Amino acid sequence: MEERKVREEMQALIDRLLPAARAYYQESRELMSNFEYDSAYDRLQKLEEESGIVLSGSPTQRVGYEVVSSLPKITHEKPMLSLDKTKSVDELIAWLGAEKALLSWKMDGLTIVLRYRNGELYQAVTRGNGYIGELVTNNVRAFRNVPLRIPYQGELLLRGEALMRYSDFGRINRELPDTDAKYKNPRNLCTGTVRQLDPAVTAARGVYFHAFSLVEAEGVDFNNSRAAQFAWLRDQGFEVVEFEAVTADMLREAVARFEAKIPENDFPSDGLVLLLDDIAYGDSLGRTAKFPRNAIAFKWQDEQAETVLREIEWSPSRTGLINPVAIFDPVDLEGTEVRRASIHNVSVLRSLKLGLGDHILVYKANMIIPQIAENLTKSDTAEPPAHCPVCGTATERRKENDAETLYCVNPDCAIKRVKRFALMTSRDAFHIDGLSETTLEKLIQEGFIHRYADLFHLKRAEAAIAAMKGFGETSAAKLIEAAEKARHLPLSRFVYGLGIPGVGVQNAKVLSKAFQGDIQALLTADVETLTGIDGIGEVMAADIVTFFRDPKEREIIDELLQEVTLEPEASAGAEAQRYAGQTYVITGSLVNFPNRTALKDYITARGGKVAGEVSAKTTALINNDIHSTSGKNKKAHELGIPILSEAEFLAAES
Ligand SMILES: NC(=O)c1ccc[n+]([C@@H]2O[C@H](COP(=O)([O-])OP(=O)(O)OC[C@H]3O[C@@H](n4cnc5c(N)ncnc54)[C@H](O)[C@@H]3O)[C@@H](O)[C@H]2O)c1
Ligand SMILES: [Zn+2]
Repeated sequence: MEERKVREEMQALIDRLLPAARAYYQESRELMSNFEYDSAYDRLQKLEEESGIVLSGSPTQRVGYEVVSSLPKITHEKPMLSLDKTKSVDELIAWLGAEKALLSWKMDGLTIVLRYRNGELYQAVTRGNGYIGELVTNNVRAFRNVPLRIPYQGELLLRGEALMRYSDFGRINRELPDTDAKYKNPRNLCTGTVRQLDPAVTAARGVYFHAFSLVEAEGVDFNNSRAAQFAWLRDQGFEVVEFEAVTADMLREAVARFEAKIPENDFPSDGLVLLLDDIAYGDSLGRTAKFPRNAIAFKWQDEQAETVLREIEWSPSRTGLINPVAIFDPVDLEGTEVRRASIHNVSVLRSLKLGLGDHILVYKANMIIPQIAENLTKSDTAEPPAHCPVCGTATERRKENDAETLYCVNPDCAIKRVKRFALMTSRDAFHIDGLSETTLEKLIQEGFIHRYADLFHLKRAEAAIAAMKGFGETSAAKLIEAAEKARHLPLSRFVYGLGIPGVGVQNAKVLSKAFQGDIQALLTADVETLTGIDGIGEVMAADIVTFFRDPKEREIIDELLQEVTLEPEASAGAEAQRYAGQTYVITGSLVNFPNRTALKDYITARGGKVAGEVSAKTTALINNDIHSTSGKNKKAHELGIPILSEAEFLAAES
């Protein structure tokens, strides 16, 4: 190629890579997929090698990006470099030669360096641009597994990856529904969590630290072995990245063993790292501008498959954001059948020039998340829908962080009312077990539920529900049976389920009693009548009247009354005191209650208490994941406190 052409192509690649790198490192956002980024990067590197020219500002010459947060900046004593990488096991074997090495997960979070002094955690700094990082000591103190005190009293410097687990990521995304536009993956959420200013938020979300490199520990003899360093770090109380000692002859099998574990891993990784065990020899190799020479990263050769794009599904989420998902002819990738991949947003749809019938190449990023690598036929005919697929309102295009996105702006769109649906189906209201917020969201997205009364028309969605993740024919049938049962309920539960501002379980009971179960009398009551009831103040009375006079609410109520029969209130008594004198702790995600607050209300409404931490006074810990290694589970085991799944907890009733 002619030199001018080469320069032009290199400049074009740099112009694409730089904004993406800045967004990725400074703001933890992705403007393009890692696949796209890495392909462009590799192309640039190849052109640089062939031509001997490196243009100023080339991303191949820098590590990360300067940080722009309000956190204090710290200069690293030793630069924190990136890693050279390969996708070929043969290259890995050749690189290792006759040396011994440690093969470990390349963890996909946020790299942090920790300094201990006098046996105490003294300072924690992010990698930043490799030379200057951000001070995050207070947040790191709130990590789940970082020792705050260690036996060793000298100066210790070590590096590791701050990580968020997939299970916690899922839980947090469920509990913070408004963040689905922000947090795309655990790495993203982890970076956001460690770089925000409130350690309480860090503590609540659950961040783990996995050590992968000991930089300095004055006066300790490690016998010139990285493995000995790792063992020593474990003795000091650190969680060290999982690793295997390897030599060239067994490397291929070791890589395969790691690979086989990926589907069960609860933490994100984006490859493996091979680190020479011989410390002195490794150090003697020195470094390039960007990489140390004593280690190399291995990235999975993502298996690709060609298929045909059949449909683009536009699924609105609770924030109103409507994201495109590609549905294609099923292909086998890494041993599983794949038929959908997120297209992320309108900009990505356009850059791929997608259209139905196009031949596309798909792969699983880091062997887990299906992605479109390339569109081979580029018909460029797909258009974002002009109307919300859930409610039919005209959609709106927005420009967010350089990407074009699509929104439903109708505040009454069913998808934005997931929480209200969940309240309505909760145990103190209509009591339809099996409808978590996630399930409701799915049913709304798939068009089975538009209006509240549709909760009683689930029969027509039975096959679809049975096919949903975590369901099956039996659970689907149970759910529909529960919905049928819910047709008979007392006025108090009906009123609570409507979600009138300020009207909780108790107030709903007060209202039902005052109006003797007569819904029509309640609907037409004025403020004066309502304030005349013991326990109903002026503000609540006004809220109730406003609610019942809203024609939209009246329509909802009328539709529901077509489906249900109001019955006399169940007598209080035993039920009201079911959990008297008992204290529960709740952790993890729930199935039968929309969220933990709802379960807490359920217990307290029946005379029990809910505490934040497990103690000797705890009756039981409620956690659906009995194998969880959370602090609460450990504590419960130590104290001999029973751990109950939601189902076991509820089974005590009926
Ligand atoms: N999508 C985008 O727009 C975009 C933009 C920029 C970068 N990227 C991605 O980022 C990658 C480059 O990022 P990078 O330079 O920050 O990191 P890297 O991929 O070069 O990884 C090297 C780092 O991994 C960490 N690490 C994790 N586990 C380790 C272990 N067990 N042992 C040793 N080190 C371990 C260390 O901090 C090390 O410095 C690219 O390959 C690309 O996929 C994507
Ligand atoms: Zn809508």
